[in-house]
Amino acid sequence: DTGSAAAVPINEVDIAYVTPVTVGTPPQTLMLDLDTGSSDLWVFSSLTPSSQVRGQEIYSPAKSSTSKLLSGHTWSIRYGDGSGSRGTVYTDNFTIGGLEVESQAVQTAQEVSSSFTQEQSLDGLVGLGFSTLNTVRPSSQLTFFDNARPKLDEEVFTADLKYHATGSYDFGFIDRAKYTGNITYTPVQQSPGYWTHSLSGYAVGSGAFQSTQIQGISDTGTTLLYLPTAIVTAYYRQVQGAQNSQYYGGYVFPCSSTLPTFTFGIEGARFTIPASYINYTRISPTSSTCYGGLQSSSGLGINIFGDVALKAAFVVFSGTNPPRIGFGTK
Ligand SMILES: CNCc1nccn1C
Repeated sequence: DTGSAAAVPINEVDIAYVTPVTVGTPPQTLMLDLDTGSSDLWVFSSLTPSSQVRGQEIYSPAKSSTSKLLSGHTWSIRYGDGSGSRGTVYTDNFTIGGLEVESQAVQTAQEVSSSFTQEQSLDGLVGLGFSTLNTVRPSSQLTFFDNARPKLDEEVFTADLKYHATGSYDFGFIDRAKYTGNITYTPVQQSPGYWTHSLSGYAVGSGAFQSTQIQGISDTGTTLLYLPTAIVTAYYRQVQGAQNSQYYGGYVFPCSSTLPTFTFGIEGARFTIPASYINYTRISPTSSTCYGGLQSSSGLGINIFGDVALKAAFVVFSGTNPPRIGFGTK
């Protein structure tokens, strides 16, 4: 089997991408954020207090003839940006792009933090990290990918995220029409549960490529690219008027700046992030100061290859044994 579904930016700066999924019988359609940086599948639901729901679609297990309560099971998750949610668990039929998993653990939110309430076009997340990260207790649950794996033509899913446009996620096949040349693979270290791998180096603009191993996680659920401070300062040194602002919590610069591109390596291959992806957003709607799509990872304890980087490539998440990740030029 295979599946293919759209990845739609939820706002004009691609802060996150959502994908249509169906839950239950008859199918209830929700727009969820497919997130390779976590492993919980949770949804706004009929159990979410109405004061915390602002325009989101909800899953109502009572309206599904195939829903079953996973009795005595709860979950609670906190994300890197401080947001979080918690609740109870049902199993139900779950499909993405025509690919169905019967009896998928669907984590129903009984509480969500304010930043989720404010994200009106996001109805929950589908964790596509390794199932070891799942927070359901007393028994942890499998991700959609782990449940679908036995029926997939190929043990892969791919991400084709786009800048200010709708891209796609595919399951079970690698679409040759979505990239040119070959996919370059590199090993993944699956503990503690992220898609952890290394970049082989980087270049700022037309500068020389610096060969250096940079370990981090490829995370479709993180908006920006977070790298070591030394690399980030070298980048913004090329930008007139750029500064690392305590007030805004990162590098800002005049929106009129000419930014350099940023190139990262995967083994011998090179992927260049256009300057436009790094001119991320105005710090407020009428401001002429802009916030960078490349920021320092020093406060995070981990480097994160988020959407700003991933949307510059066609990415293959391979669940083979051992797992690996592949990047193709598009
Ligand atoms: C804005 N922070 C909440 C969120 N939205 C999508 C993912 N995450 C963590």
